[in-house]
Amino acid sequence: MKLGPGGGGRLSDRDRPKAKLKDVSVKRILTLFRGYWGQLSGIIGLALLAAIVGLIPPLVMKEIIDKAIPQGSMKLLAEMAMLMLLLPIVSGVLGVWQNHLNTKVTQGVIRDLGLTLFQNLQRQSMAFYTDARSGEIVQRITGDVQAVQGVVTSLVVSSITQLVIVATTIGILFALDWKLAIIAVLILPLFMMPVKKVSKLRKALRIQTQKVRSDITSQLSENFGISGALLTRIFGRERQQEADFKAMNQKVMDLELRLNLVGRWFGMATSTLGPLGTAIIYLYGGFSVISGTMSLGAIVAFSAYLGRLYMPVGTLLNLQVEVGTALGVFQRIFEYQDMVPDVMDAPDARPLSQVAGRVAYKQVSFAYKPGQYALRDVTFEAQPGEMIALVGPSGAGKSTLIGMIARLYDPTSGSVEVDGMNVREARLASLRAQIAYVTQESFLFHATIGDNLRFAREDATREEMEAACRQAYIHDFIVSLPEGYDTMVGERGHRLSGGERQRIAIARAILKRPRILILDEATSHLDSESESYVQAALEELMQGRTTLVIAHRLSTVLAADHILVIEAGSVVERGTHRELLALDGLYARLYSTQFAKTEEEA
Ligand SMILES: Nc1ncnc2c1ncn2[C@@H]1O[C@H](COP(=O)(O)OP(=O)(O)OP(=O)(O)O)[C@@H](O)[C@H]1O
Repeated sequence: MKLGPGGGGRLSDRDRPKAKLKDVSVKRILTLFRGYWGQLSGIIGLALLAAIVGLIPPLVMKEIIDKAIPQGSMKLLAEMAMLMLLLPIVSGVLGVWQNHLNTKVTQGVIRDLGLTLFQNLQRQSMAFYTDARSGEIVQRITGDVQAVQGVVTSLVVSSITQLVIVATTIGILFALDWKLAIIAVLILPLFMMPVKKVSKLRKALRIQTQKVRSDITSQLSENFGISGALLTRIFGRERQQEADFKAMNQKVMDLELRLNLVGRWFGMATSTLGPLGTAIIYLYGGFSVISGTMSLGAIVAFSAYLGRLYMPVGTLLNLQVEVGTALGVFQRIFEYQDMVPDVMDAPDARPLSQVAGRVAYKQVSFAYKPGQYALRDVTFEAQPGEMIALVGPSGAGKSTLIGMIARLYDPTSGSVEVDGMNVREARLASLRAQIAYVTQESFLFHATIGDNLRFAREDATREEMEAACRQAYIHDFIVSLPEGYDTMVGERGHRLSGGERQRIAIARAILKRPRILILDEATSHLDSESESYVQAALEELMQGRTTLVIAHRLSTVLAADHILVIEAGSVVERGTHRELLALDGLYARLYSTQFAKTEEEA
């Protein structure tokens, strides 16, 4: 049997093959342009054309000074003036076209990048989500991707355009006067000296800024999520949260100021080098004109070309610094892109078709952290349609245990089987299609009730939805709402009561028509009417389905075919309610403290 990553005795969480924040090469960034080479060629072609057109005006000036004026030719003068007027129009049109192509490529790359991050996040196991802050994820997939947008644009357009301009200008400078051209080019290395240092400093600052931005997004999503907002008000922590928010924003401001200042100093340094070159050229060129080895028109044209040389070189160097700075953000993006999920389809995974629902745990052990076992050697079997109730003290490992059927986590050792097939050999999607999971805190999306129900099955008809809701004893309530199934449930479903939310979640599970059901009974006490509705809905849901339930109610343990008593990750007792009471062990104690109480309340 081949196992996917996370298989074969792997520990599930901290040692999972997380991509490290490692150095990113420009080559890797360029791979993002795969699929855009055709459009990039178009951009290069247009840049070449624009560069050639841009080379003409100084030559026109030379013609005017050296020929038209001395010869007194009005015709040549008029022709040259007309050319001077037309050339910028041609350049402008080429520029618009190039810009359009460039935006297309940039936005395409950004769209693709966001999508690959999204897809990889969807593949991650629950271990990733219990570790990560949701704000951090949001920041990377939106903020970071947006932050590199400018760089992608410059990387494509500026680098190509400026390189073409520099190359053609150097060529024409050599054609005009090779000695002057050598002087002009020799100054270039001076521009390049500080680039590496500045890039490195700005990259470090950029990484810090994006990190603080992630913290801000995380704080916002926690503070203004329903549960966080409630907690803040109850504990009166508004001022503290405001202070934290202010401090983080101040930090971003300070970092951005430093980033900008470093960039500006560098920009200033490169802009002073241009005039230096021009001064030297005028000195030497002027001397050549005086000594009669060069025409006046040639030196005017030459100095005009110098601007065309130094400006793009400055832009290219600034671009290099910008790309260097953005490498920090790319590192964060690629870190998410490279994450290998610890639960995924094995290469030879097979689809699990309609199952009877036999579930077997065979010597299952699991550790979230190396050496710290949350489950040890758990073995049991549930026949199709049976109900297994799990009871045990808080932190005993019940949630960990039930999460393994749907491969929310993979066992560190041992195996979980459905109808005799190790769940690791089954295709994840086909496995999960057989299972429904109703948790204590039923989560609903901020959408209509209908949309939330269709989350279980996109193609569910109105009749099927209504039938599921009738079975879950919630249909009458839904139709009593002014907008019925089109009612928005509010963030996390908070516009509904706990019991209503739960019954919608149960209807959603019914709609999925699972063979296997995982239930975590709510400990929170609903009022008795609501509770009895939820109980009745659950009974409907469990009908004929293999059920693993974390039990908190007496009615559940009484109805269970087997009860597993879990303590510190091990099954310490097993049997029916009567058998376990007779043992007079942990179950008997739990019964008197927990289940007997629910009986009194009922
Ligand atoms: N993501 C996690 N990372 C590390 N340890 C975890 C994680 N989730 C749970 N644990 C630990 O594993 C043990 C078992 O937790 P589990 O949630 O399975 O217990 P439980 O029996 O369901 O508890 P409760 O009834 O209180 O929900 C606990 O000691 C818990 O602290």
